[in-house]
Amino acid sequence: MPLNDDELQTYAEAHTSPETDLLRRLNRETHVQVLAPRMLSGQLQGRLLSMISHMVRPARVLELGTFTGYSALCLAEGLQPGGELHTVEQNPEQEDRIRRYVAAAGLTARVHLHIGDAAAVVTALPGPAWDLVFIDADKINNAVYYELVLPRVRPGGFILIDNVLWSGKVLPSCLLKPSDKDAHAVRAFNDLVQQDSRVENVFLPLRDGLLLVRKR
Ligand SMILES: C[S@@+](CC[C@H](N)C(=O)[O-])C[C@H]1O[C@@H](n2cnc3c(N)ncnc32)[C@H](O)[C@@H]1O
Repeated sequence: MPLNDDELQTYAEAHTSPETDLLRRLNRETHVQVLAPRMLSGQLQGRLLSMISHMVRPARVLELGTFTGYSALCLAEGLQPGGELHTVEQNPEQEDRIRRYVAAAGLTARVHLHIGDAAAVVTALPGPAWDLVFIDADKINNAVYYELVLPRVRPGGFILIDNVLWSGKVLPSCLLKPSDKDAHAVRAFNDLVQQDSRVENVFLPLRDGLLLVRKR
């Protein structure tokens, strides 16, 4: 019997822990009030980010691309006592909403929001190595962020990269127009990681594709 993608997604969500009330509220508010709400990770990927964070028990998490703060709150769930998460968003229109939800989660002292360009902020951020990094900003710069961040990830630490399927456009059967620069960049980035002897990687075809990378 052929699998129906929508039915599969619904079944997976129905057998995954529900969002907290706060995350459900943020998810709903984002869908009602914000442009392009499908950028938000959502229940299934959000619970996976939380699960990974609980497995890693990070002291230092970095996120590039906060949007409305949904994935930041999920990644913060597994922080060690005293641990902190830094998240970077270039769109100042999101600042108030992010800060409001971080406060509602009781995380103001541990989640640090930086409004600015991801590459500039990461370059300027001091501090010890990252345990866990989530790259989810402008996809055309995935390789730039990866190369900036990898030297500052601790050996054995993790980088997660979102949207590596790019709606299936990375697949060899998909003929890309030369003008589809994002799709070409995501394809090239996936190939770069696959050939990178500094890391181990697993490509999860979950949602729009999540690439898990472990620094050797
Ligand atoms: C896919 S959304 C992030 C979704 C969020 N991580 C989540 O899962 O709910 C990408 C975000 O990256 C931000 N962004 C794009 N380019 C950026 C840059 N150069 N520096 C920082 N943020 C950027 C966008 O404004 C957008 O809010």
